[in-house]
Amino acid sequence: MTIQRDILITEVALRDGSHAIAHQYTVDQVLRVAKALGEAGVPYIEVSHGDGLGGSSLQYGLSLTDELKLIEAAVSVSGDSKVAVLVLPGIGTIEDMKEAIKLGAKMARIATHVTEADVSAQHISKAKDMGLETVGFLMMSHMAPVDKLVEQAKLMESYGADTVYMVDSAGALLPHEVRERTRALRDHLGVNVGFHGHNNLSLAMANTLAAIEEGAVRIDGSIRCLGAGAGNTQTEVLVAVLERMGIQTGIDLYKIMDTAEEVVAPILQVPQEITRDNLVLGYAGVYSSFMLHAQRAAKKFGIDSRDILIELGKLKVVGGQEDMIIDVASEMAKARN
Ligand SMILES: C[C@H](O)CC(=O)C(=O)O
Ligand SMILES: [Mn+2]
Repeated sequence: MTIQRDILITEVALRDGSHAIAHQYTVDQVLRVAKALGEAGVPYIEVSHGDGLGGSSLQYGLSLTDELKLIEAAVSVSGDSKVAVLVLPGIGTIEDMKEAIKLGAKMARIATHVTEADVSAQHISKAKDMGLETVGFLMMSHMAPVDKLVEQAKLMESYGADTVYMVDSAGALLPHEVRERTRALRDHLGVNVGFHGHNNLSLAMANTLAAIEEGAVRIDGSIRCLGAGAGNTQTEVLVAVLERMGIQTGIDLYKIMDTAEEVVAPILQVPQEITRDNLVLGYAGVYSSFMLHAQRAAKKFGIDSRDILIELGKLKVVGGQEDMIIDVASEMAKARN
């Protein structure tokens, strides 16, 4: 029987959620989550270090478990769901993708800063050549005007991406901005448009619905909001909302709710809420995965983590510049003394 899916959801808790738990996933946790997501009928499950393949490092945070073991575990239990991996050129290599393919990964999402799509050319075309479904993932999309976003998305399309995502990494976009951007992408691209939000300003659901209304057909969610910062659009809530709207995701509502409550909630180190730090991420337009780094720096230098985040926002620091967080905190501490 073919399952009707008007919107294809990619569940990102086993990748984006890695940021929220300091990359401490165990094989056992991944087995339980991926099995339950597969049984609920989630079409795509992303598994990698939070910063994508090869991300485990002092700079980005060391993983407790080798991500290849996590990918293998997820593939072994996820049934008809496809396992996806995230790859940031410069961190994840073509060799890393080959290893993931050997283990059964079926989709690669190639992520760059919103103005740097050109660095994704090789990864996107190789991923396609190797038979992967391929997504271009334009991070920190709030930092580029609409025409720049479209230009960069078209580059990813020209390299062979099947879908291009607008990624609101900071959870900073407002619904009318998501609407305008999605419409422009829809008007100028021949491939699918996707949206990945973060809930730092409590707008992930509103933004997701705006994106869908303007034609996005690929949406990311994190179950129980297990993603960086305040998490992403909450998958089980999204399934319920879309069902109310008559939009089919092919995901079983009761099963996804049970997975959230019984399998994912026990993994959370702290509740995934809009804390004051998460709120500041969205307000200042800072990469959500900087949260734990900023909190550690705040503790080390005895300053308010919000001040560090606001300064990072002013400096327009982007993914890959995690070492700047310590520099900023240390400069602030010096200036104070
Ligand atoms: C590497 C980032 O965590 C990717 C992502 O999920 C985002 O930019 O948001
Ligand atoms: Mn994210």
